[in-house]
Formats: sequence, structure tokens, C-alpha cells
Amino acid sequence: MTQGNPTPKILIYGTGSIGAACAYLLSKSVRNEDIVAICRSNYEVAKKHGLTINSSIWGNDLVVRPTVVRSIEEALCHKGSGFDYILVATKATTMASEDTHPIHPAVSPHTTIVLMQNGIGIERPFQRNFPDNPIVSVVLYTPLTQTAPGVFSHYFLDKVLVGTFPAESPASHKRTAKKLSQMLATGGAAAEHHEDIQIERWKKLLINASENPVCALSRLRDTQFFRSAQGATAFMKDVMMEIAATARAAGYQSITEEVVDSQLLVITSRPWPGAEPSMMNDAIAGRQMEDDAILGNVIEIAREKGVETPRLSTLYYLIHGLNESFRGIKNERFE
Ligand SMILES: NC(=O)C1=CN([C@@H]2O[C@H](COP(=O)(O)OP(=O)(O)OC[C@H]3O[C@@H](n4cnc5c(N)ncnc54)[C@H](OP(=O)(O)O)[C@@H]3O)[C@@H](O)[C@H]2O)C=CC1
Ligand SMILES: CC(C)(CO)C(=O)C(=O)O
Repeated sequence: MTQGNPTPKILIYGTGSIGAACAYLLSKSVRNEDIVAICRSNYEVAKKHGLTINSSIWGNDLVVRPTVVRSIEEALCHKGSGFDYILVATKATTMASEDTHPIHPAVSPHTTIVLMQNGIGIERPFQRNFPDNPIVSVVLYTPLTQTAPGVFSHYFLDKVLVGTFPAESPASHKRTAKKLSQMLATGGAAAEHHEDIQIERWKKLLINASENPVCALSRLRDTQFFRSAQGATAFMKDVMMEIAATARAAGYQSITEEVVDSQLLVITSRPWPGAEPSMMNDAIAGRQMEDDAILGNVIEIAREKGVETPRLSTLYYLIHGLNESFRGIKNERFE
């Protein structure tokens, strides 16, 4: 990247695992002063030493030094003529009740809002809040975990799929999505633009709504779970088939059993001990898990469409119940 040339201005809201990976990828085409990262529990380390990524694909000890701030208010001091992209990389844990979103003061008429979160139906509250802004939805196959404040490990895959919400968006919105995809690819990700990203969201959900709760509840990484009992893999497929049936009832006919099998192959072929899904990471730390974004919204769609989801519903109620038990517990993960 040529220093001195104007580059897009980017705000990262929530610099955990995915926020840090995006800061790294975008730093190859955007100047550090134009990447503003809002950090919370890892603020001190990020400010002093930057964000460090150890990746089995991109390399070890990769340090990126975005402009680190503590809050939206502080980020506004670096806004210049406005942010071109705001990447929302927090967990989608409070989406259902969001009437206004904390990023509001940082959004200008030309800002593209980019949702980096897992789940289905996550875009609607943003569309309600920001009806005139381009909304870009991103599906990430990039297992990452924060192993110490500001230090992240990344392994197995770096596929990042990008598209507008809704699929039928103005050409200018499509252009902004394509530009983001190109920047992520320049950074080293296997990034692709998709005309209808919702198809990809449903495909990814086959993995997240099955293995995330299973690993969170069993406290086993995915490969460890698959090897824990005969029938564990068949159980995972049964859960995935319920998600696929819901997707088809919602109009996504391409989510067939063949797609289920290929997604199952992705998660069953990981070397020992396998991936630690983000929901498992939250469960171990006693943090709120994305119960509604990843599970609740699916069973609601299934109920509306008359699809039976007994296994998925069981997983939802157990994860939701675990969330309730965590409420009031202090975040002690780095203490
Ligand atoms: N990790 C993974 O492998 C993958 C994750 N995803 C999805 O990406 C999304 C992000 O996940 P991930 O990066 O793992 O999550 P993390 O928990 O690692 O990161 C979330 C970050 O948001 C910060 N945050 C939360 N609320 C606020 C707030 N109000 N103000 C400022 N910062 C805030 C957290 O700060 P603090 O540390 O203080 O809590 C944390 O740094 C999720 O939807 C997840 O499902 C998708 C693909 C892969
Ligand atoms: C690791 C992966 C890709 C699959 O579970 C993920 O999306 C997550 O951790 O939420």
C-alpha cells in the first residue's frame, strides 16, 4: 500500500477475534490511521503493542497497528469527512431489542454498514435503523480465538464471502460490497463477492447452528466431539438436516442434503483437536452466547413454515438457559 494516498476510512466496532482479523486484512490496502478500532477489554495491549495474529495460513507474529480507541465518542475524533465502512464485529447478542444502535453517531449518509456476525436475520435491525445506507453482510469461515488480550490464533480456513443486504440492492451498494471484498482479498483472505449472500448465510448456518451449541454444551472442540461417541457425527447431520429443511421452507431450495454433506465434511475433516467455535469460547468464559441470532431465529422461521426441528429446538432452549445462568456473572476471562 502506498503511504500518503487517500484510502477509505474504516471503523471497527468490536475488536475481538473477527475485528482483529479484519484490521489485519484491511491494513494491506488502508493506512493504519484510516483504520479506527474500538477496543474494550484488550484496549491497553492493543494501544501499546498493536494486535498480534498467529495464523496457520497467513503467518505468525503478524502485528497490525490500527488507530486504537475506547469508544464511539473517541472514534468520532478520527472521523474526518466520515467513515466509508463501519464493520460491526461484536457478537450478535442483543439484536432483537435494538431500536437504536451504538454506532449511530458514527454513521454518515455515505457509510456502508458491514455485518461480520454469524446467524440469520441479523441484518433487519440495521436496515430498520439505517434505511438509506448500504448494508453489506459477510460470511466468514475463519476460525479465530483470542488467546491473550490482543493476541489471536487463526487456523484452517480463510474464506470470506461478501454481499449486499438485500440481494436486490442498488448498483452503488453492490460496488461498495465488491470493493470491500477486493480489499479483504488484497489482505490475503479467500474473499469473494456473492450476488445473494443469504444463500451463503444459510450454508454457514448449517455449521454454526449445529456445532456451535454442541461444542458450547459439551465443552469439546468439534473434532473432539465427533470422536467422543459413535453416532456423534450422525447426530450433527440430523441437526443440520433440520436447518436445511427450514432453509428450503424459507425459499432457499439450493440448501440440499448434498450441501449438508459437504458442510459436514468441512467440520469433520479438521485435524485433532479441531476448532473451538466462538460460542464454545463464550460458554467457557461465562459470556452471553448468540442464542437468537444463531438458533432462535431459525426455529422461529421453522415454526412459521411448519417445519419440525426437535433437535435444534432442544439445543436452543439449553443454550438460552445457559445464557440465563450466566447473566450477572462478571467477565473474568482475562483476570
Ligand atoms: N471467532 C470466530 O472464529 C468466528 C466468529 N464469527 C462471528 O463473528 C462475530 C464476532 O465474533 P468474535 O470476534 O469471535 O467475538 P469476540 O468476543 O472475540 O469479539 C467481540 C468483541 O466485541 C467487543 N464488544 C462487545 N460489545 C462491545 C461494545 N458495546 N463496545 C465495544 N466493544 C464491544 C468485545 O469486547 P470485550 O472483549 O470487552 O468483551 C470483543 O472484543 C460473532 O457474530 C461470531 O459468531 C464468525 C466466524 C468465525
Ligand atoms: C469456527 C466457525 C467457523 C465454525 O464454528 C465459526 O463460525 C465460529 O466459531 O463461530
